[in-house]
Amino acid sequence: MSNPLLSLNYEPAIESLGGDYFDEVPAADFPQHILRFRNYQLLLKLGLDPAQVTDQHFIEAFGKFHCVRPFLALRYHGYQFNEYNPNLGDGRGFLYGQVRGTDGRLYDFGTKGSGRTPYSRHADGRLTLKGGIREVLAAEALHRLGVRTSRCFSLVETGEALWRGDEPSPTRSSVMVRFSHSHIRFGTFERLHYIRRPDLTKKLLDFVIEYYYPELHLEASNAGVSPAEKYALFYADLVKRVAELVAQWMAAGFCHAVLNTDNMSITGESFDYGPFAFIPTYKPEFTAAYFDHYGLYCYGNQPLICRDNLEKLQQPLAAAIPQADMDAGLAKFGEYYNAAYRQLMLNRLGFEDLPEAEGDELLKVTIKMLAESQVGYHDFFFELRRQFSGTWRDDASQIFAEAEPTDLIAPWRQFYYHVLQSLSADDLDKMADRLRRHNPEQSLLRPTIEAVWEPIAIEDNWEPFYELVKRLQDPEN
Ligand SMILES: Nc1ncnc2c1ncn2[C@@H]1O[C@H](COP(=O)(O)OP(=O)(O)OP(=O)(O)O)[C@@H](O)[C@H]1O
Ligand SMILES: [Mg+2]
Repeated sequence: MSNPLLSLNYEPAIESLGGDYFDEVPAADFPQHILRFRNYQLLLKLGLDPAQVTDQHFIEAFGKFHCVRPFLALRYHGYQFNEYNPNLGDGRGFLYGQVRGTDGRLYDFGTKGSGRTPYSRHADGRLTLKGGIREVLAAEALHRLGVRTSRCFSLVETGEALWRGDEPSPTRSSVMVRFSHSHIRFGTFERLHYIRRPDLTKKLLDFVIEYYYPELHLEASNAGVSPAEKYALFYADLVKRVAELVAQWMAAGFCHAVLNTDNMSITGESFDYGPFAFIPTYKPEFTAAYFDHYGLYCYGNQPLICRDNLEKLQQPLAAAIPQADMDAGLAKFGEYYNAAYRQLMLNRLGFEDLPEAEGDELLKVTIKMLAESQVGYHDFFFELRRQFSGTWRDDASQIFAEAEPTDLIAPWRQFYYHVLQSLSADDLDKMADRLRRHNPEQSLLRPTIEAVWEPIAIEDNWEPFYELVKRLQDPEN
């Protein structure tokens, strides 16, 4: 039986741009190939029947790297902790191929841990098994929380011993395949500016708009929009997408940890989950990466940092877009961010919408209560879902009746009660459903990840990991 993963319709999209944007590279030969994770939901998204795709098919395509197209290590630079780094690029990965989902969108299979490339510098081109597991889990948790994110398609353990400063070593190795709506980064454009190639910038912009901003592409080709206008509209749309993405992280309580411009996608999708963490409690200064000594990429800084990264991107895009247009585009960041964050937080609190002043006040008292009480961020929203009852509208003392009647919860309780007064019985029913959709039961705090890693590390027991993935993926969870 032929391998359905190799028989997909691979489109040479980036390949067709020519060799200025990538280097063709080989995949590493691994001593072992054990399939540890395959993403059932993504097979469906590709129109594949999971029953027809065997583990051996996965290993052939995404462990042994039987290929359909050449493997492309993409070239990029980036600002890392505000320092410009021209020595980047896919140093442990490549673009395996590009395929359409059943939604008509173009997706990349991008590898991580597949061997050395011209951009590996002194490093080994590998991914630790624990690193692979963490990225699988982060993406599935974020997806369930409604964050626009890349996801992992497969994870294969590869039987090598790796040495890492941040894991007890030797540690086990893996290779991951990521399913992403483009691996083109802000840093991809930064490199083109650095090598002074405005022609390549425009060519790549046309490509990005055609494949990842199809509505804009269509509008521009039909309505005779000038190229400069088209590029300006693209930047304005990107600002909106990034503002919405960071609002999604903030509402989810997610700290990405390494918001360098090489980790920012030009499609506004979230990816690269290294030292990330979900916040245990609401604390803006919470910092996830041990090497982020000054808390630059702390939880509360994320909106500012993303805005700043969009501003940094103006330098390369100035090859195609008038500065005034980019300024006008970026000026809307705050408005987009606030609107998206407000909407997502109201959803987590059970509401579709509220009158402006009331909604703003509810958000304010909620954040104040979360910050001052230091109650678990995840726990608060899950308990709201679990304990919510229509009787809350009739009797304020029923609201979180089990909670200690502390000074901290009392003002929140009073205001929540006040908001419930304007709702009908039907509204209250809908609230219960909304709370379920927006506040999953399963969280992904660090101890949860450690609790599934430990049995793997100690006795190669993968059951707790599979159970956790199942719960994270369950829309009813
Ligand atoms: N073990 C390694 N071997 C070779 N290159 C590496 C290794 N680890 C990181 N790099 C390179 O260092 C840079 C920054 O790494 P970072 O961790 O942000 O990216 P990554 O996680 O490898 O890839 P991605 O951004 O696609 O998730 C990238 O150019 C990456 O390829
Ligand atoms: Mg990266």
